[in-house]
Amino acid sequence: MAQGEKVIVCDKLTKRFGDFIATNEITFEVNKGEIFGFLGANGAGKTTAMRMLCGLSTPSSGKASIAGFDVYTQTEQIKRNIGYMSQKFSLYENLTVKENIEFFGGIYGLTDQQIETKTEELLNRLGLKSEAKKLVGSLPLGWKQKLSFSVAILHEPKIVFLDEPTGGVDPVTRRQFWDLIYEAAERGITIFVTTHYMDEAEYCNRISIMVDGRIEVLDSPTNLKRSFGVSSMDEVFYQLARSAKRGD
Ligand SMILES: Nc1ncnc2c1ncn2[C@@H]1O[C@H](COP(=O)(O)OP(=O)(O)OP(=O)(O)O)[C@@H](O)[C@H]1O
Repeated sequence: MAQGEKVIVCDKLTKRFGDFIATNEITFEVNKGEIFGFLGANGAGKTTAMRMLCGLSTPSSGKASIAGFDVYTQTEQIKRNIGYMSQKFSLYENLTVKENIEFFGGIYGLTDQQIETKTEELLNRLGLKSEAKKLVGSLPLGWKQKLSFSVAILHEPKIVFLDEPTGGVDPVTRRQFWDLIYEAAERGITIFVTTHYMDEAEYCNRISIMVDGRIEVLDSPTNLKRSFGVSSMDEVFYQLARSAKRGD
């Protein structure tokens, strides 16, 4: 693939629910292999936007293409080219680690041979070889999150969407999760991540911050801190969120 290729292109993408505009003319592009943070206070419109980008919800107006596919007419192709991990992650607690990997490999249409190779690779990379036969339900939360992310990219999608992937774990565990994200991005997988944690925001190449349905700012964490004249992303976020009308 060409360097500088845009894998997400979004132009005035909008979603209305009746008179209410949940996502209001959002416009941005994300490059191949980029780690893009999608931030905003509660109710800002992130989930609504992400559902449109994943081909799960039809926009009211505007344009978007994901991995070159149109969000109105090519949703099946979009789903085949993305990975998705939600806050609740989709692993089966009553299956073992190995069985979960095999299950998702099957869902994604990998051959038995590919599944075997991937399972071996993944167990080694995660250091979970001795836990392969343990039930996922018995693993600590941080491990479940890492496994869930690894499973979401098992089929080497062009883009992986992560919806608050590290809820409920400490900063050190989050940092370990991010090592996996960096590895995936280096392999050319584009990462689109929502988070409420500002340490995570700092790890992104660029972030956008939504306020009341609109993207208010979009830049690298360093540039945002500089332009707001503050030393942490917390302060940038706070200054923007203060003006929000929606949310808690
Ligand atoms: N199906 C729907 N019908 C009507 N309103 C909706 C619907 N889905 C979302 N909304 C509203 O759209 C706004 C944006 O919601 P959304 O879930 O996208 O926000 P968010 O940024 O993801 O928030 P959070 O961080 O709390 O998940 C909210 O005010 C929500 O109540």
